Amino acid sequence: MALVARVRALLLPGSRLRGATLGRAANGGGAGARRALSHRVLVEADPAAGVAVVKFRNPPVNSLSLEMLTELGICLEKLENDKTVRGIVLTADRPGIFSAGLDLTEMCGRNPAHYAEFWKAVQELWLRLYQSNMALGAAINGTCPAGGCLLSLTCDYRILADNPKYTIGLNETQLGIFAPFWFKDTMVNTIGHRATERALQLGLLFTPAEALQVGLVDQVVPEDQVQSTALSVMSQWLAIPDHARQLTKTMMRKATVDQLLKHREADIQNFVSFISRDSIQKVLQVYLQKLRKKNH
Ligand SMILES: CCCCCCCCC/C=C/C(=O)SCCNC(=O)CCNC(=O)[C@H](O)C(C)(C)COP(=O)(O)OP(=O)(O)OC[C@H]1O[C@@H](n2cnc3c(N)ncnc32)[C@H](O)[C@@H]1OP(=O)(O)O
Repeated sequence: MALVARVRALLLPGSRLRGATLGRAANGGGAGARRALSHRVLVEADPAAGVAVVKFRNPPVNSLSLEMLTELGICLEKLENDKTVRGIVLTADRPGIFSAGLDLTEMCGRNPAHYAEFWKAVQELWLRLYQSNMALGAAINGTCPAGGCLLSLTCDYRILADNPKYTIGLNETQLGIFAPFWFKDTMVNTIGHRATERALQLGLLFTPAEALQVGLVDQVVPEDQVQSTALSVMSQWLAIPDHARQLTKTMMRKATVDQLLKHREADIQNFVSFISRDSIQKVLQVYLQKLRKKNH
């Protein structure tokens, strides 16, 4: 079975995301909150508030594997088609790591067809998030490098937990790779050209105080208030009539989206040829081994 079909089948039957009913939330969520489970993504929807909290739970580090990208994309698609949901907050199910970014094992020791499939999935998730009609917020309750940072940058606002261990940024150059143009554009649209150039060339991971100063996040709050703050900020975004907010969002983001749409195939080919280079494979393997050595 194709991956998308397999993941669709995995989404829990009976959830609101698929059909009619969902059980009451065991915890969190307001009155009437409903909870749906899939393997790697947990959704807590509160129809009264018009908000769904989408929680990553892909242990150990919420990396964006092909499965995770696909599952997240399907969850978001279902939420977009759910008339009771107008806003989504992205967060990690367990605090500590928002997302370790793209899954490095998807980019190491595989074949070109796999690299192409993986990169297409990364593009698709970005396109879905960056063009979403929903109001999107990120409740960043953990460390947030590279692809994790990109996820948060697709949102309309970011709330970061005040913990110096929770750094955020596009650190690709530190790995010996680089952020493609649409990662760069997403950051430029958030913090401006000069700050992005510095952040990308140096592969900076910002502490919460630094991230706030440069505008990478909108608010830094105590760790136990990240989700509640993200939800209360969401109510401000949802107080604006949807059509007016959506038209404005499209106006602001269209040029950036169009760039990727125009160069989508070339971007996949560039990724495949770059990541397949022996020198890049070596660099990634050394980086992965270093991460693994810590634990063995
Ligand atoms: C178009 C033009 C061309 C474009 C050119 C190409 C563009 C590519 C763009 C790339 C974007 C990316 O997101 S690249 C990904 C960048 N990500 C990172 O640099 C983060 C790396 N990870 C970390 O720093 C840390 O793991 C961190 C997240 C802080 C958590 O630290 P902890 O101490 O809690 O956990 P660790 O012990 O380190 O990790 C637990 C296990 O998870 C694994 N792990 C950690 N991060 C992982 C990851 N991203 N992918 C896979 N596996 C990972 C470790 O190897 C461990 O494996 P075991 O020991 O076996 O259990």
